[in-house]
Formats: sequence, C-alpha cells, structure tokens
Amino acid sequence: MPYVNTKDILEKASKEGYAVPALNINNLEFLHAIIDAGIEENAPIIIETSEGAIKYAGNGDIRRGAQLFVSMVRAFANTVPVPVALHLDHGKHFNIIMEAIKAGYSSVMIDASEYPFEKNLEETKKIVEIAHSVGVSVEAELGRLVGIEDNVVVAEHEAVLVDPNEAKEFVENTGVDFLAPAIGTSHGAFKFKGEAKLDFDRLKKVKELTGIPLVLHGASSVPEDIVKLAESYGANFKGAKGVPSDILKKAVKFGINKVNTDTDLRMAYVAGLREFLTNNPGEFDPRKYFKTAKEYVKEVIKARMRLLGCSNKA
Ligand SMILES: O=C(CO)COP(=O)(O)O
Ligand SMILES: O=C[C@H](O)COP(=O)(O)O
Ligand SMILES: [Zn+2]
Ligand SMILES: [Zn+2]
Repeated sequence: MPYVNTKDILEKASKEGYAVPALNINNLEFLHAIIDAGIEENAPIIIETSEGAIKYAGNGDIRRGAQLFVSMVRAFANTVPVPVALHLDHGKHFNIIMEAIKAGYSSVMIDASEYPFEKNLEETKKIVEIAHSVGVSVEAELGRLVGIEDNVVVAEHEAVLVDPNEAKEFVENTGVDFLAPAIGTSHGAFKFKGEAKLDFDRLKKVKELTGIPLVLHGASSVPEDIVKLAESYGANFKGAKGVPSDILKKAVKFGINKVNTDTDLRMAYVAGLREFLTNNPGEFDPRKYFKTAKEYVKEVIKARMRLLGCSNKA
C-alpha cells in the first residue's frame, strides 16, 4: 500500500471510533518491529520521529536525518500491504519542521504549547499554511503535559490542562488537522505518583467542540511484565508507572485517535536486549543480539493495536 497522509488514517479512525498508535523510532530495528506488527495485525501504521531522533539519525545533520527517515519508511511503505505514514513529533524549531516537510514527511507537529495561547495559535497557523500548501497535515498541542496528582488543587489543573473553549477557537482559527489536548498525561516511564487518572470531562468537551481527530501524548502503559523482565536482567525502573489499559480504552471512547507511544517500545527493547546478552555472553553479531529485542517491541505494539481497536482497519 502507498505511503499515506496521516490525516487519512486519523480521519477514518475518528469517524469509526478507534485509535492508532503513533510509534517513535530512532533507528532501523524499531522500524522493522513496527512494520511487522502492522502487517500481522493488518493495522494502519503511524511512525514518528522526534527532532532529537532526526538529529541522531543524521549524525548531527538535520536534512540528512529527515531524508534518511523518509527513504527508510517509504522503502517499506511501498512494499507492504498496510498504509504507512511518517510524522514529525514535537516540532519546536521552524527549520526542523521545514526540513521534515521538504524531505517528504506525511505530517508534522508544531508544538508551541509552552507559549501563551495567542502565540501558540499564531505559530501553529503559520505552519498550517505552509504545510497545507504542499499536502502535509499538521498536529498542534494545547495545555501542558503534566500528570494530575491527587494533592494538587483544581485551580492548578486549570492552569495546565487544555481549556475546551480555547481548543474550539484554536482549531477554527488555525485549520490544524489534529490536536493534542493536555488532559493529565506526561512523557516517560514515571507518569503518576498515586493513582493514574485523566480528565475525561475535558476530553469529551474538546471532542464535541472541535470534532477533529485528537492525540494523546505520554500514552505509554509501561507494562508491568516488561518492567519485571528488564529488572530480572539487571535494570532498575523503580517507581515506573504508565497509563493503564482501561484508562486508554476510555480515552479512545471519548475521542482520542492517535496514541503516542515511545517509552513502551524502549522498555521492551531494553528488556529483550538485556535478556539476550545475559543468556548469550559469547554473541557479538548485532543482527542476532537485536533479535529478541525486536520481537518484544513487536509484541508490545500488536497488543496496543488490539487494545486501541485498529487491528484489521488497514
Ligand atoms: O508522547 C510521546 C511522544 O510524543 C511518547 O509518550 P511516552 O513517553 O508515554 O511513550
Ligand atoms: O515525546 C517525546 C518522545 O518520547 C521522543 O523523545 P526524544 O526527544 O528523547 O526522542
Ligand atoms: Zn509539548
Ligand atoms: Zn509527546
């Protein structure tokens, strides 16, 4: 199937009420695992790279990194039976967003969420105009990504979580294709100190008022079996906690269609790598010592595709 616009994948998901994981990569091995998972689940695939990933892949050169990712992803997209999109995650620098668009990314995120509302809106609008003129879709973010802690008063939530009325105004004025509303998640492996919770009322309102596909950042579940496995081979992930599966399912029910996932893949990979290296101390062929790691990443992705409802939606 062809390399597609992320918008096509997400509008179908929004209409039919399921979500697609957006999976971060930094190298070829994670791409293999994602492609294999998508084929086995017959699911649409969204691959994303951060600005840091582009720098890393290009060994310091942004243009080279962006081009490398586009050619890698396109080479697979052209020869697999499921749609594949490539997205720039958390674009914060104008030059990197432009390089991604020029290189041929399917979509870009402009993350100006650290600025006041008006500046976020202006920055986003500027990127939307450029990206849309060449058929690239755009994601933006409203609110700040922080966990909702039990001991934080409501007024403080108000300050960081998305304001649904602002979301409506933002979407109408920018023409953005999908929106990431902050509803209580955060990036990384340590999301909640107490019980995990998200602000579903806010999410419901944002969906009602905007009607566009919504994105959940910081959505990794940090599966306990993966954490335990990695720890049994020497890792230390004390206090790691993600978004539980039932909460993710609820988020999908209330309007989330793109579920950003990086940490879970990293955790699965390192667990597999540690296991293999411990059990095969004489091995030094990377094609062999990456194998178990890739296998675990693939399984984590397949489970997520099933949970989010995008299996057989290719
Ligand atoms: O939001 C993310 C990428 O944009 C990734 O979130 P996690 O750290 O929960 O995997
Ligand atoms: O949202 C952040 C992603 O997990 C990517 O993180 P990174 O900047 O370490 O590549
Ligand atoms: Zn952000
Ligand atoms: Zn994110």
